[in-house]
Amino acid sequence: MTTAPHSAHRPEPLWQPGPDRIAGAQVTRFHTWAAAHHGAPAPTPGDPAASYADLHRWSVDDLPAFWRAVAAWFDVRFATPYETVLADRAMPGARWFPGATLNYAAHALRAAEDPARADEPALLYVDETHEPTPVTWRRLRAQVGSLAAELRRLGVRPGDRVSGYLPNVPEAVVALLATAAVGGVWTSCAPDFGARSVLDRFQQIEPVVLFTVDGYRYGGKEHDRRDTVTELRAELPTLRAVVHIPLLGTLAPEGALNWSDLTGNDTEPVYEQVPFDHPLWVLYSSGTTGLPKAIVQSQGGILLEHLKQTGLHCDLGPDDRFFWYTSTGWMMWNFLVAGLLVGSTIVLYDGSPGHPDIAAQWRVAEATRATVFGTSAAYVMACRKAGIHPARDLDLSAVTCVATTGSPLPPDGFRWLHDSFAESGADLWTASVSGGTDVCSCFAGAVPTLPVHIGELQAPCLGTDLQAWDPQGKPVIDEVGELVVTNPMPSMPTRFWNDPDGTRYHDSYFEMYPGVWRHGDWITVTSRGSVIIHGRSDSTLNRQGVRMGSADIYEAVERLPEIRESLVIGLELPDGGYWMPLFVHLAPGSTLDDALRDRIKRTIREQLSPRHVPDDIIEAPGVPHTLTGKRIEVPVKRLLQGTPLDKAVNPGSVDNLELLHFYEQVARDRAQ
Ligand SMILES: CC(=O)CC(=O)O
Repeated sequence: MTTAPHSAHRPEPLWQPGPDRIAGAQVTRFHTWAAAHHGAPAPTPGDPAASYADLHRWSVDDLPAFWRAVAAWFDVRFATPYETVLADRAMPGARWFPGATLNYAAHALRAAEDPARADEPALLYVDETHEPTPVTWRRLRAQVGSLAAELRRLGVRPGDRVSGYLPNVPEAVVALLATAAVGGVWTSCAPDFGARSVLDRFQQIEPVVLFTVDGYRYGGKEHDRRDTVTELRAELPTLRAVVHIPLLGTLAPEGALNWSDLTGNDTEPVYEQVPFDHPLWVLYSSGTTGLPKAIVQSQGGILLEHLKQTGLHCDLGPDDRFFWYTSTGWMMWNFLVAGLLVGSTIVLYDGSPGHPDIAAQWRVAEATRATVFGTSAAYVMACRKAGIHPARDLDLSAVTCVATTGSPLPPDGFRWLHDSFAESGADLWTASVSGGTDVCSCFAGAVPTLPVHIGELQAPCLGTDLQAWDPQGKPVIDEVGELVVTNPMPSMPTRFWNDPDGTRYHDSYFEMYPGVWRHGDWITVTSRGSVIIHGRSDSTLNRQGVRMGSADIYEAVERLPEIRESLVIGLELPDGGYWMPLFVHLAPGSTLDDALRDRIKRTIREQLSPRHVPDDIIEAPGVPHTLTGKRIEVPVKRLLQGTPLDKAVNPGSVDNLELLHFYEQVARDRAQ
């Protein structure tokens, strides 16, 4: 195991919340209240770090008390009460809130019941051409009510699957909430997914309704998807209805219903009261081989977990505008919708992150007066590389927090965000967060009362017993270990859809440490209580027995202006040797000559260690990603090991399949 590059001493934080922010944070008020009413330890006056550590300890030691307190604090409306909080804490198989019935959509639309808020925006919709368009709480509720009634009329019953092939537009939010209102099971793919990728997902769950656009606009161009929709309709025989949303202004194809006909009635929503563990949606995590995992999460589990995340961790409330750059094909879209649960306005941006230029996302934040802006770490690093000054050149005075995910935010990203806001006098909270589709949430990340240290997530989230374990299952501190969660979270999958005996679910998380969730990331939990993510452990680099995360190498190498992106692979060779090539995708105009090779090696040697220096540096035409933008390491490793392409990777899970032929060729050349 490598030791984390951070020791137990107390380094200067990059950022420290001021006393007003700490006092005003919802988690502070929750803590005081939970101590008075639910047995939480009293906060330590003047010591937010000790207070949070105590609250966190209590939240994982007494899960029933913590989750009971969360349900009460956020006034969860149980139509029938629960018998107990946690009837069985086995993983997998935990049983949460048996006896309870509720409805997720009813909670998402609560703010609409407040006459003072009904005409405020629930959604702010932005695309590449238009100014923000508001959808008020009143209108959102009416559309959901109308569509839910139409879904029932179409025969949609609790448990039926309803699918969306939709960009990040208000219609997608309406369709999700209407589906949840009738107890249906929502699922979505973004329209940049090709037919095969969508079918790999939707065919598994056999939807009865498909909401679809005719196309979308991205990067200044119109992308017509009508042929793909025709293919989807032909290949999804379980569909009873197709609903056409004319984003490009075309007429509904034969046999499809018009969106406007289904959403025009001002109907009071009727919420099906479903059991706590009733499925809310199916998300997909691209399996590296085979079909994507179809992950089922429950209405009650997501409701509680997302109330906790948005309210206590992101500190969102009715005065906030919550923007996360995402598509409907990534769980961060579902997370964004959770802003509605705490009465925040959510910002939906349907467009390219880089059109007409790299500042596009910042301009959306400016135009919508976003208070919390979430994006990918990769976008932050691209902005840094481009040398832009968003806080200086735009009015981002409403933004109090920039959050990142997708991959670990490198230290330079923390500094750049902080400094570029500080130069315009702003006090920015930079929150790097990490979790996954598998729980549709974060294991560690934002805590509004704690300092931010460069390169670190502030702390494990409440109710999440996050630990780093060594291969023997012993917790380690200040050392790299496997990310494990030793107790159940309500948003963990209730099952995988296509997995009748639960084998695939079990094997995905519980094989290495029986009964304990092993996520597949390398992390360090520091003795100061913060968390460092080092990258995926299933693509671990292991040099002479020393394990290293690939993220550390990317961070160092991609600081060099000549490197656009990189991919490092560790390969166990049949002769017992080890080969660690680094593939580099060069910036335009750069050449991989000996001087650059030397600089890459020197950078890695000096910033990481001599052990991290790759055996070979190879120029590549690009780095392949999953459809949600994560570098594909394991399939490339398989290709380099000689596995044929069709067995090494599920083609529907890759953004640019062509690139894999390059890596296949490298494998062939080496075999000669
Ligand atoms: C919260 C996350 O972990 C999101 C992601 O990276 O997929």
